[in-house]
Amino acid sequence: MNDTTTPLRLGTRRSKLAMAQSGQVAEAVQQLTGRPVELVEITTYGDVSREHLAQIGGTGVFVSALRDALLADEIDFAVHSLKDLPTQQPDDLALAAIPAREDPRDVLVARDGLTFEELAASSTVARIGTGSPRRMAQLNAWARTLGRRIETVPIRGNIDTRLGYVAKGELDAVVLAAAGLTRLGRIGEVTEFLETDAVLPAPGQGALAIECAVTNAPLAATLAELDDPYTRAAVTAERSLLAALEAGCSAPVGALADLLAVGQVVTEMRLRGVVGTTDGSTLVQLSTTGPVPASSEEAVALGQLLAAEMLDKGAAGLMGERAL
Ligand SMILES: NCc1[nH]cc(CCC(=O)O)c1CC(=O)O
Repeated sequence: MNDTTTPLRLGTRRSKLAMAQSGQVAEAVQQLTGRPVELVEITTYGDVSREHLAQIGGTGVFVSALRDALLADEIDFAVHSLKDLPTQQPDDLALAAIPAREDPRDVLVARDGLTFEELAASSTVARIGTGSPRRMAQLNAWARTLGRRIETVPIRGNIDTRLGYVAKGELDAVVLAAAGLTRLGRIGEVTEFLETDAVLPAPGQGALAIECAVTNAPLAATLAELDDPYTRAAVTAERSLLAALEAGCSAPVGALADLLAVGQVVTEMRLRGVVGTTDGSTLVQLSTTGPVPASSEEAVALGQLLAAEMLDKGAAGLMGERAL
């Protein structure tokens, strides 16, 4: 497998977003190794199920088929949206690389170029499409601070489908991840980038994970060259918070770690987290800062520290509900 002509097999879901993400990573791996990279399409349960994600258990439905293919040696590596990965990493699979993350924010795509505050102020109750309890909780809380009410409408489907609800006039707006729109070349349709003071993204949002079997040490070492240590530290802290809150990917938990700098010099990492009820009536939102983690253990510790403070403030009681 160390020759330069045998293609590396990159397993990917068939969705446009997955194909775009995999295509970009394939390009980078090809540059890095000089070896051709071949895309192998894998269908996952999350792609075929019509049920709402929260009903089929949320965590990891998109990734298990890719992981099965890795372990069966049908593919050499796989690319996931990091936010779709369960927080518990299987022993037999390596997160070989976490490349530099895209814009982690959520965005609004609304009719008539409107912003969230403009929509919330409209004379009829704005209908905003999102099935994510995290987005519902924070959008409803934001509307409450304006003394307004919005209606969140559960939707799923791929990004094209979601944007279609606005284009066809069935919803006033949808909320999506900026990263997905950027990767699909549709970031120009955004009508507002939601500031993280108002809406914290999902842990790991905007980052990709490149995974291979731990037994394939040479490939893992090669892929590691695509790793961005700051992104890895940030998403490790965010996912550690999620894990310590014992919440899954369909739980109303937002988290974002970022670097604080004085001039050009990075001084600390800040981790912010939020948990809330989907109606937005109660949010627990806290922040902590510490030295930039120098190891995975330190990043995990930062997440655990914030989780403990959030649990102390009653976070556990807000995570019981499951979204629709
Ligand atoms: N839950 C589906 C999903 N998984 C990753 C992304 C976007 C890309 C990313 O966050 O890395 C999306 C779509 C969305 O939330 O708008």
